[in-house]
Amino acid sequence: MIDVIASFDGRIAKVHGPARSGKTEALARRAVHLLDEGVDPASILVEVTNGFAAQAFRRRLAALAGEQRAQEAARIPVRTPLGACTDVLDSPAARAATRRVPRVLIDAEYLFLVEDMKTLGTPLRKLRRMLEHFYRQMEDLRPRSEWCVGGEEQTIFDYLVRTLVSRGAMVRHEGPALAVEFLKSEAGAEARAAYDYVLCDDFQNLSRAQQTCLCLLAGTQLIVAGNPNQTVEAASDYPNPAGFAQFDAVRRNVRTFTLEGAFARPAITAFVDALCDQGDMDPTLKAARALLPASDNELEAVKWTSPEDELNGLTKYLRSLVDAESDPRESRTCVLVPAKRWAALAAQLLRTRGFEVSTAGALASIGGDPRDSARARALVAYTKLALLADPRDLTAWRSWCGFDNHLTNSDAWANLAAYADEQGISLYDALARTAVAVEGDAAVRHADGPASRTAAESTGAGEEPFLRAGVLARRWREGQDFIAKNAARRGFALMRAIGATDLPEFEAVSFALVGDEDATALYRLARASATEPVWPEGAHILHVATYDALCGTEYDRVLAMAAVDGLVPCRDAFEVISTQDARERTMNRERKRFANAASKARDHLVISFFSKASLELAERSKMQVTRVRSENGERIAVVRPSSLLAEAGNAAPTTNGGQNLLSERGLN
Ligand SMILES: Nc1ncnc2c1ncn2[C@@H]1O[C@H](COP(=O)(O)OP(=O)(O)OP(=O)(O)O)[C@@H](O)[C@H]1O
Repeated sequence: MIDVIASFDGRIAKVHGPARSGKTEALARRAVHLLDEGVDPASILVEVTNGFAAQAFRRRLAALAGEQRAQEAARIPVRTPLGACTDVLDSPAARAATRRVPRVLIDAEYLFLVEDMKTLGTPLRKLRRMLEHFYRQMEDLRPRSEWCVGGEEQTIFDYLVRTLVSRGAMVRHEGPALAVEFLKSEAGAEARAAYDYVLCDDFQNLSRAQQTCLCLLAGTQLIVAGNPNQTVEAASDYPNPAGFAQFDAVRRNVRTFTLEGAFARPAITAFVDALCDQGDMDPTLKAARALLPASDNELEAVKWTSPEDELNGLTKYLRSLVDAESDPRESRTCVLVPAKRWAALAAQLLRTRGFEVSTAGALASIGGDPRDSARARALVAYTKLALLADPRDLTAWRSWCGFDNHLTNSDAWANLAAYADEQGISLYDALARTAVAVEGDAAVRHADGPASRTAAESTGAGEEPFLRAGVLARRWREGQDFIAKNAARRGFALMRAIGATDLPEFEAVSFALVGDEDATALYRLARASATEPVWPEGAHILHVATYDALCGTEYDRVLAMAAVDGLVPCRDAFEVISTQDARERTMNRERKRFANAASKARDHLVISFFSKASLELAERSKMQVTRVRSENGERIAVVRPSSLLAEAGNAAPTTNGGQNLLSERGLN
């Protein structure tokens, strides 16, 4: 079947099948088959869920292509859905038609935007709800006339768009819808069908807008692969699995390929299949047949007393497993964690056990509290770098002007925006003019470009052109001084200058650094690691990952830790204050994430949990507490193993006690 797909020469195809049935393999072989036929690699677009999946796909392509075609295979663009959409929007024609710049805000930059919106007076909860509503409508590709219909909503929406336009930025939910709008317009005629071949993996993970954009990009052939049971919110917060399930029903002449069986071990396959009988899973997408032979101990459940006991014991167990291997490849093992906190703890302990560990994507996102720059060092470094890379980057200036103020100087910034409007000048020129007005000649030397210089000179120093202009003027001058002093720095000196040398958030950047990168190149690296993290290359680096990271990849061994109710599945699946419907929706989502991640274990899957935790930790990390009792004067929460284990019924592994497991291996 996979060979038939590889040589399929029709226009549209859908490939579906259980987890590990070879869907990704089929797409990779199709791509290599096209190279064999002499197709230009640049005319093939491969779309995968996230950066990790892209990395894995490239590796697969390289292996299949062999030495002969390695260079060509490396030229095939492998993009995430958002990446593919922003590529569309980045052409001069698209920039002109949309009047938007596809510079997508990272989460930490987005927080400044929300802070600024608070000045409109809408209570934060309501504001967030409205914004989420907008984003869902955009990702669902609903016409704006249907969902933005006057009143407060309209005011907020208009403010959002106006602000983003003035900063030359975009929120990630806008990209796909804008790309679709452009591709469907006359101006976008040339960009339509820009690739002869478009091969999409895990199509169920894409939002409707992303799905539509990719369809519009295909000229000669479109193949989508996927499985609604494996939906995870890794490509979009609003995946549209129905767009995959009904892909062949809403289009004519779609050739459907159904893959059967799973290249996996029997017990793991049976476990994943059992979850496909639950909730809204599609039971017809069970593997039913494992294509790999059974191996010893392939599926285990291990119970520990407490989180500390689990961390200690599980890492010890893993050490002994790896030490027993003749040719250990630590990068073939993944420690799955439910949240950041566990990633940090696991990584720390694994390191003390002698492992080299990467937590790419699980831990190191740029964030922190901008109201206290000492607690947002990575964001400050990122902002400095963005300013060096592009001294006119208004998003970076906005962040820069907001640090160390309890309201991130939103009021001052709103006054600046009003001043810019009133004067009919850009925000950048308004900032420059403000600085000169307040600080006089000291700022003139920084005002770059004739427009701002003239503007600057025409205003007398010592005046505040608007309320709280002084604070922005000061930040502007400090920023310009920083840029002037560090503009020529490169590589490691640049890392030092922005204060990123010892930051875990810049670990991947340091790893990839050659040494002669200028600010633009370094910024590109930092941005990629913030938006599409990948694993550092290296066979001996152990991966610590969260559930959503596991797309398009596979591991020999997966250890899922802290699999207790409230963490896996998350607390919302149990929350009594929400509706039954909402709980079921969450449970359905969490089951898919869990089943998808479990299916990535080729040879060995360990599901690990504990029975109690300190009440403080349990509450802070949102475990579902069944009972509270007192032990040695401390309040202890009793917790349950993940309900998903019970759901698997007979296919779930028998639980072994952690201490028992260690003593069997002579480890305690
Ligand atoms: N025809 C085949 N022969 C041998 N091994 C295969 C074949 N097809 C796939 N495999 C192997 O089986 C494993 C699972 O394949 P693949 O990742 O393509 O499945 P998938 O359906 O895309 O899985 P997922 O849904 O988890 O992404 C991989 O290790 C792959 O190399």
